[in-house]
Amino acid sequence: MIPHHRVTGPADAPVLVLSNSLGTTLDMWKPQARALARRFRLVRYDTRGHGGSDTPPGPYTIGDVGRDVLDLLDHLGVERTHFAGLSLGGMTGQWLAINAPERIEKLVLLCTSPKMGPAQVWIDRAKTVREQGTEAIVDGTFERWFTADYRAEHDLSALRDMFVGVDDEGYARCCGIIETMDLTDGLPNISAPTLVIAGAQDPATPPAEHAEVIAGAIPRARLEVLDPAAHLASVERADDVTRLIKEHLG
Ligand SMILES: O=C(O)CC1=CCC(=O)O1
Repeated sequence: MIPHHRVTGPADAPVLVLSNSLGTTLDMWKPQARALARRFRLVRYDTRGHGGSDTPPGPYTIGDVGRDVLDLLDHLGVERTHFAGLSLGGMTGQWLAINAPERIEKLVLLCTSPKMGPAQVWIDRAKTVREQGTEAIVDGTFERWFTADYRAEHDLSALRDMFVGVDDEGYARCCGIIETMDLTDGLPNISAPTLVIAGAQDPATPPAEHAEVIAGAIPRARLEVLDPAAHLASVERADDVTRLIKEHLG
């Protein structure tokens, strides 16, 4: 499936694909987009079930969303790309680097995990969203996405609209990806130079349990922990994330 996407930046620049997190769209990369499109052919896309992409019948696996990226690269005529993804986007990045290493140049994995259990959390969350919509979980989600100080000082209404605007069934089917996913054994096979970025106060993927495991298992990985930052570090620490991505990709 070719996901809905937006391409900006010079046609002859190196390609960088950005992959969104659960409950967001390609617009989550707005804080980075302008600066990165000065140096890269920037490809932002909506993971299936989100934004302008279709919500095909489920269940989905991490391989399904990974193969959507390969379809997109084929569609755009891109043989090899840099890839940065946050949370579910970073899971997609891990799958790609393990299963299609010839397509991935350098990797940036933000606030993500190779295995984000327990499975029951995802089963329960999908059920809640199917029955009551994303509106029912937006407050709890924002407590994981942003530190209390950041929430107190910033207007998050546009991000809230983005979250509640995501297709309920699309969100629920993507919870199913995380429920069954375990990429741990593949991490030592990732050959792409990898930057792992974490938020020190991220309650969804605490660095000690996730980012440190990823950075420890991927041979050419480096870890940066942003403090303060929670799960959506690309928003809370927008300029630092842009800078780190640019430095890593060269
Ligand atoms: O919303 C959360 O719980 C955090 C999260 C998990 C996967 C993802 O993309 O975001």
